[in-house]
Amino acid sequence: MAAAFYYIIFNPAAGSGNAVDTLKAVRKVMNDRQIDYEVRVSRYSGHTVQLAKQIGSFNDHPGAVVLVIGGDGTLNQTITGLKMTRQADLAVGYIPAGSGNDFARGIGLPDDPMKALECVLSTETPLVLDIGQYTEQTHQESGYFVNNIGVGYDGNVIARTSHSQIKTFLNRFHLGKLSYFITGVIVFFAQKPFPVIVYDQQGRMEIIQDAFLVDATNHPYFGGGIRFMPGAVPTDGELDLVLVEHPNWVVFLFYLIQLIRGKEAKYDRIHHFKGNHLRLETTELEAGQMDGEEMGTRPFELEFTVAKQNFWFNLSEKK
Ligand SMILES: Nc1ncnc2c1ncn2[C@@H]1O[C@H](COP(=O)(O)OP(=O)(O)OP(=O)(O)O)[C@@H](O)[C@H]1O
Repeated sequence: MAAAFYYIIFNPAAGSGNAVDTLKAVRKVMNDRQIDYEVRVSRYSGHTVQLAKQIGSFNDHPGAVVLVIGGDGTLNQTITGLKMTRQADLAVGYIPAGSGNDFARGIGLPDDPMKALECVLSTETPLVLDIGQYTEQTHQESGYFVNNIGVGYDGNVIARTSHSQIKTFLNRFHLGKLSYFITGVIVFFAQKPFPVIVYDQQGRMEIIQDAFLVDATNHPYFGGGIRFMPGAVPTDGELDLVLVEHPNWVVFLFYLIQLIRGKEAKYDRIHHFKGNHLRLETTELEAGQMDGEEMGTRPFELEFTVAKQNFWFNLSEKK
């Protein structure tokens, strides 16, 4: 049965402001088709969690769907907010309007907002997909992620870009993504190796002394379109944990370029763990990121499990 009502959660800051045009186009289609909806606008960073909590606490429309228009961070915050409420099973539709849009890419939802909208509007039953669930002991945090949680290189890229004046400047020209690339190159050469302890599904411990990055991921994509972990599938009930050792620059650069070009590439300083219960610890201060949002700097003690999420899009309706 088609959704009876849509709560649209909209982040005007997503995609360096480009999401505004997406909302206009979505509203036009929904008005033309006389679909019932209301728009809730995220007014500040982190507001989306509150909006989703309000919807999950007070929704009284049977068959309602929460439709997110924004980037991966907005989707993350919406799910996080909903999961705190009595209606945690409300289905979530998604129109990618961010700068990276790795979740859409990772599950095969079209990047084109209007095509994604058709996938949402043609849905009759929820699609259940894996998302990651984590607890972090050092700061006593817990939550969910749709793409990945990373510590090390990617954490530092997100931290530096979020506070960089280059990003503020480039955002004026809707070129926010370029700022990640520039910081990515700078941090690439600045990232120091750090020790990581990983516990696999069976609780076996592996110590890697000179990590460059370590990421728990729900699907293959990372960093706005890099197919980093081809074997990660958001339907297998497992997460993939990837650890890259501090690299030999020349070989690693070649490997990265191949990945960015969408080619299959092998690199022998990568460790791969898979399971529905994984743990990692860093003994030194490192930066972390979750779905492209800063987690801050700390020694991390992360535990990962898999949760299920009701989504509202029909992935066979892509054309
Ligand atoms: N009104 C607002 N003003 C400024 N920032 C906001 C506002 N509402 C939400 N935010 C913040 O915007 C940030 C970016 O959101 P989001 O990740 O959805 O977009 P993006 O970074 O362009 O996309 P992606 O993660 O796919 O690259 C989030 O940290 C969110 O908390």
